[in-house]
Amino acid sequence: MTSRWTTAVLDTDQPGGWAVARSPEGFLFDDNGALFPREWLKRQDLSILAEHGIGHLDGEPVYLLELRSHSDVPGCNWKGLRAFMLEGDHTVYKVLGYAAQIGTWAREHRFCGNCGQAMIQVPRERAMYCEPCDLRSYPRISPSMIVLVTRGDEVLLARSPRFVTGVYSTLAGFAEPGESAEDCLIREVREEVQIEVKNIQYMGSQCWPFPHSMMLGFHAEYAGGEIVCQEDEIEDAQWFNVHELPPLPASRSIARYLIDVYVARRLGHAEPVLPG
Ligand SMILES: NC(=O)C1=CN([C@@H]2O[C@H](COP(=O)(O)OP(=O)(O)OC[C@H]3O[C@@H](n4cnc5c(N)ncnc54)[C@H](O)[C@@H]3O)[C@@H](O)[C@H]2O)C=CC1
Ligand SMILES: [Mg+2]
Ligand SMILES: [Zn+2]
Repeated sequence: MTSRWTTAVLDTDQPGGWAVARSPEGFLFDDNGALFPREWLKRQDLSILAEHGIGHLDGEPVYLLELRSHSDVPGCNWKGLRAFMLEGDHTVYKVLGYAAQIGTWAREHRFCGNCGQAMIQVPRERAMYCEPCDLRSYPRISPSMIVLVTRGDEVLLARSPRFVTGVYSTLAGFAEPGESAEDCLIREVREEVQIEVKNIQYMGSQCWPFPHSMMLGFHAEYAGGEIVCQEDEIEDAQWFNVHELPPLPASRSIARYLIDVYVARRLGHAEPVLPG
């Protein structure tokens, strides 16, 4: 099956195509969704910071208008990326997730981190460039480990104070310089719940554009310790039986996938597929 959406670096001097508009309030949308005819969108009263050609959707070029601030466009509203993930068409969410990462990165790399001068967008390459330093900055991706710790029919799930009331999820955390994926996973589980793990098994990965994580998902077995929650980060953590699970994270997240796969295996059900 060919993908409906492919990323590309497009020349912004070419006319036509679709465009999405992103402001600090989220993406612009109307009854037809978040993709607008580009020429129409550029005629609206928008405060454009930068334009990026980001790829092809069903063969049509797609551009991002990154805005300084939101403005009123008749018949339209603004909505955050998370809402598109939860409600929208998965392909459109992927377009917007990519647009958000490119917009954030380009906005935060307008000046050289080495000499402080203005950087320029490199034609035909996804990079910002400082000529005096001959320095290129590429989009940033932050590797994060996410793990379901298991003990037979039980799984270890935790709550962060930021979660929706009642929801429990898998443990996660960012890799630090010097760490392997496994080192990071072991450290994060120790820091967050003081549990030791063994038999770490890689399960799959997911781009998580909030704002630029690359989630690497694992299962790991309990090897020892009693749950002690990390102050401020973990509000509660418990062993839950696969027959009595609490409210879980959104179905498109890799957190949910890691839980659903394990439960399916224990119960002998068909395994779910990780959304791309
Ligand atoms: N797709 C999914 O199913 C899930 C994704 N996640 C994501 O995993 C990531 C890590 O999860 P949490 O530990 O809960 O996140 P977090 O936001 O609580 O991060 C913990 C701490 O790490 C530090 N930090 C923030 N950004 C960093 C970076 N780029 N590199 C290194 N350190 C950084 C900060 O001190 C922050 O307080 C987050 O992006 C979160 O959104 C978390 C759970 C489920
Ligand atoms: Mg964490
Ligand atoms: Zn420089």
